[in-house]
Amino acid sequence: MKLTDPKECISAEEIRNQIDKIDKQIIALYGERHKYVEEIVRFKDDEEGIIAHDRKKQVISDRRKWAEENGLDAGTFEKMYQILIENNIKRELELLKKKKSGII
Ligand SMILES: O=C(O)C(=O)C[C@]1(C(=O)O)C=C[C@@H](O)C=C1
Repeated sequence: MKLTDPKECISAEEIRNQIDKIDKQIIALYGERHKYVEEIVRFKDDEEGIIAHDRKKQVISDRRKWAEENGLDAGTFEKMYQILIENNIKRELELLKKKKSGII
């Protein structure tokens, strides 16, 4: 991805173009991440396994740490990952239901 250095940008429009490029790429990566989330259901058998409480805690605490290491607000990333993981749990539970009823 070719980006102009933030300090080299000469207008708000140029800055916004860089932000759009970055977000497009981030979202494409979340699309990739989601494919793995959908496949993990092949290795899970029940609701407890889907929720994976300890893993969920670890994911959130690692992302908090990574956010801080990058000069970002840990609480913001914790909230984002809480929402993401809650949605993933819902999706995984739907897929588990389908798996159990033989649909997939
Ligand atoms: O690691 C798992 O078991 C997953 O299902 C992935 C994931 C995640 O999105 O990172 C989703 C749900 C779990 O609560 C924990 C983590």
